Amino acid sequence: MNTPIPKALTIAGSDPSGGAGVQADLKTMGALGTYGMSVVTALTAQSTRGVAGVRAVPVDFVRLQLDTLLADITPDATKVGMLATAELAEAVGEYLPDLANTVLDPVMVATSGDRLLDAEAIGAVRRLCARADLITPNLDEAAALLDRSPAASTDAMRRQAELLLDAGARRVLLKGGHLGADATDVYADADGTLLLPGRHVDTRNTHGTGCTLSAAIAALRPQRESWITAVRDAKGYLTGALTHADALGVGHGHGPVHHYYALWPSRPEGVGSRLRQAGG
Ligand SMILES: Nc1ncnc2c1ncn2[C@@H]1O[C@H](COP(=O)(O)OP(=O)(O)OP(=O)(O)O)[C@@H](O)[C@H]1O
Ligand SMILES: Cc1ncc(CO)c(N)n1
Repeated sequence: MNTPIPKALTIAGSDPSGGAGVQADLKTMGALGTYGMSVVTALTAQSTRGVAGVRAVPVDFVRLQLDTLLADITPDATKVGMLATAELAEAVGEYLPDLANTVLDPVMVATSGDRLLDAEAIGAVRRLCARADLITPNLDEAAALLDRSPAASTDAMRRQAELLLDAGARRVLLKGGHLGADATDVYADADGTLLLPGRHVDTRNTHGTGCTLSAAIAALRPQRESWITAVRDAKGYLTGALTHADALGVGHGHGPVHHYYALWPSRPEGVGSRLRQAGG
């Protein structure tokens, strides 16, 4: 019998430029061998240069998307990204206890500095943190969740990760992409904290790194024996995607990472010719 392909769901916002949000999540899930599914919480008008507008999807329609999908398909893992409003955060929170392997990326602000979550929705996202299996805040998001100033060292990151556990989170990946130039993250769970050093990639094409990382963790968790191995391998995938981001060269601002770097040969035409051969 064939081994079933893991099914991963993203509950997140749309990024028309394809580098962040639902689009990044589905690319990541496909690149990492999972069948990707999506429930859209918000539309953004966005490019690699910034966000021109945001429209939240009506809460009852997000519920209808979830109810319709989940009545048919049970995801092996779920990633939650942009939630836009307190009402959406509360509604999505009701579904989390019944979902397996949940990763919450508490998205608040885009790389460009534009807000993706209403300021008054932070309390609702804080409550959501206790319902997810893993949360993946960046430095600013951790600070907002804790109502403190952002960590400015890896020691301070360790302390804030522990404070997030004290506040009810089950597991924390505190991302240090905005701290200096070493891309070190901190992982924390009931067994302690762990530094995850990363190779820093010198590129301005970092649009969607956070989305890609949380989607990669969700995609890999059903394929790995623990959260920590899923997190490590997801970070490795992201580093590869960042390394090839300049070769992709999409857009005029902060471009996307190369989600398919390991699948495509050096030029995408190669894929086309292989498909032509396969089709006879
Ligand atoms: N230039 C870089 N080189 C290597 N890794 C990086 C780089 N920038 C970010 N990372 C890594 O990318 C992941 C996302 O980190 P970051 O702190 O940028 O999250 P984020 O702010 O949520 O992302 P986004 O910019 O998509 O909102 C982390 O694992 C971080 O270490
Ligand atoms: C839709 C969406 N979600 C998340 C982010 C954060 O990178 C973004 N820029 N856009």
